[in-house]
Amino acid sequence: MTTAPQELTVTIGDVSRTLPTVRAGGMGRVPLVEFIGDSEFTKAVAQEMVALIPAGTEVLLTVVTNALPLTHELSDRSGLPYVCARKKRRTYMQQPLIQDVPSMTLGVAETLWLDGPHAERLNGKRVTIVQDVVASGGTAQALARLVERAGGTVSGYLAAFRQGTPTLDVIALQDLPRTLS
Ligand SMILES: O=P(O)(O)OC[C@H]1O[C@H](OP(=O)(O)OP(=O)(O)O)[C@H](O)[C@@H]1O
Ligand SMILES: Nc1ncnc2[nH]cnc12
Repeated sequence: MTTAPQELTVTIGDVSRTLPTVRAGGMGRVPLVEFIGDSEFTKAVAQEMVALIPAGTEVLLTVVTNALPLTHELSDRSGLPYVCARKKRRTYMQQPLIQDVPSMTLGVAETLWLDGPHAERLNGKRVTIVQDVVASGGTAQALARLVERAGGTVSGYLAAFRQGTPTLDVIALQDLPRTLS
């Protein structure tokens, strides 16, 4: 009898991390990617991802929380500006675009909020969607809809990790198993 692995170590550049595992719904144990609080790992991943940004990209688009520090580092290294959608309405938002995310692998149904002035920065631009992990692809699809509604076009989907087999054509540094057991 073989025993399913309970943890997973990933190496990006010269930085390795053993990913903690979490139980998500009825899916068994899922390797959890965390950039929040880990600048060394975030920078190593961003350094490798710069070369994968689709040619012609003019703006990066991401969403809080975990993908934000990664996209910041990617912007810093590529020189491309970035825009970030929120998961909560803020009182200072002006005519935000509001987009539901139907379902997410580790979370519950959510709504994305893109402030009006930030949406304007996507208008007429070729936009690459940047995420930490793409699993079901639900978040990526919601972000793509925001790009279209803002008057931009999607150049591609770029993620540090692709988990399982999302239906979208995602450029990723590494693949993660859907579950560990
Ligand atoms: O492809 P999907 O199934 O949509 O899953 C991917 C999303 O899940 C994670 O968000 P999470 O719920 O962990 O939120 P957080 O980044 O705010 O912690 C991750 O940051 C992606 O945005
Ligand atoms: N493995 C993972 N780590 C972090 N967020 C995720 N969302 C979906 N899968 C995830």
